[in-house]
Amino acid sequence: MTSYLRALRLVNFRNYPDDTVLLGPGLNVVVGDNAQGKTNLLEAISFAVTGSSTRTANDAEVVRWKQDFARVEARVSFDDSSDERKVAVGYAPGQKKRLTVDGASAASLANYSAGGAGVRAVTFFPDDIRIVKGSPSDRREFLDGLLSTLKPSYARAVSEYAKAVQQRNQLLRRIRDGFSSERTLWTWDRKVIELGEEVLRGRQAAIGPLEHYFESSLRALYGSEKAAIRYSYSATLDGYAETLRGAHSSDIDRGTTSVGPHRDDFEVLLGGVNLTTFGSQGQQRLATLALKFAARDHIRGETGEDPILLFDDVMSELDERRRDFLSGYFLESTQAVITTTNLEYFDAEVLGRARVIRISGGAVVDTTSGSVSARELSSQKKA
Ligand SMILES: Nc1ncnc2c1ncn2[C@@H]1O[C@H](COP(=O)(O)OP(=O)(O)OP(=O)(O)O)[C@@H](O)[C@H]1O
Repeated sequence: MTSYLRALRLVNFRNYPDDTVLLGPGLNVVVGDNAQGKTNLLEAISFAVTGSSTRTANDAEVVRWKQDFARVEARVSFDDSSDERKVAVGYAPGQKKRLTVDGASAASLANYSAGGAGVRAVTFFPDDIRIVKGSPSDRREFLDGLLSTLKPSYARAVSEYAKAVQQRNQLLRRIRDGFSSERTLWTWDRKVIELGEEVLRGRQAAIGPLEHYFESSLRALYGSEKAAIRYSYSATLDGYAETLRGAHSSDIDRGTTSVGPHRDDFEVLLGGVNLTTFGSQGQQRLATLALKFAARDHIRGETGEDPILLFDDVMSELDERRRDFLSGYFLESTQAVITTTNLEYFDAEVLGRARVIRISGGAVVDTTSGSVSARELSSQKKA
């Protein structure tokens, strides 16, 4: 089954008062000058599909200034049927977010974002380079986000685990300061181990396939040098309980839990070199893209369904060869929505097969598909 978004309505979402955009299968190019709302449009698509913003943990930020609610509605089309699914996400500050599928409330946010909306998404925003360049928590967030989109129970385990570790840390500090006895730690150890093992099992199962997909994606994007990702455990699944218990006294001294999946990381390597420390900006960007493509392949491998791709300003820092490669990649995908300030990053032939969505004055002004866009490009080039 393949699904994609056919239409999106944005009401009071960021700069959009009430706009509708029609999308097609394959490549959709959103073009407009700076600060017109291209990124906001991608964020709205992701909000409609996952129920959350990719840019902020504070939902109130997506509400149009001076308004009291935001709402996005999307129509999801399925290749193998003429049926459509209507999904909607509404948010008013101070109230519970409303997620509906064909008018019925979704069971939970975790269920909705793990395919409940009928479609999954892989996003790329320029800031995602931090997955390669940034701290271990950025890399863990990437892994956990991917695995959560596959399995709502994984999303719950990650969030419960984080809470359990926090509570264990509070207890460690109470023990250190003489307010509790070390015996009380066993209860929290049990909880932390049970949840931590679930997280570790999920990551352990995913890392092999991800590495395989990452290697072939980076080879296609970059060249023949051997690429790899290498997960580093603070404790392996087998030795987890023992290592956590073995760290009791040092954990009490420091007042923090030193062992478990919240301390793990993975290295991103190219030709044996760690790209976090030694990669050029270009290599880090390409490796980030390769991780996103690997995420797409992994979702496809696990679910048999192709996620849609929402890629923000992906062409601007790439050379022509890589832009051509990406154009082909997006054209062949079930659905890709790509933003740009410059249509010339795409060949006329590519634009001839794409849908072009023009944003101007902070609104969607025009959606054209096929040869019209190619004509548009040639007049733009002549001008
Ligand atoms: N909650 C909000 N209400 C109203 N406007 C907002 C809100 N949040 C952001 N904006 C505005 O939306 C505008 C468009 O932002 P967006 O990031 O989508 O631009 P863009 O087209 O992607 O630009 P660029 O090409 O520079 O990246 C910005 O000027 C911003 O101030």
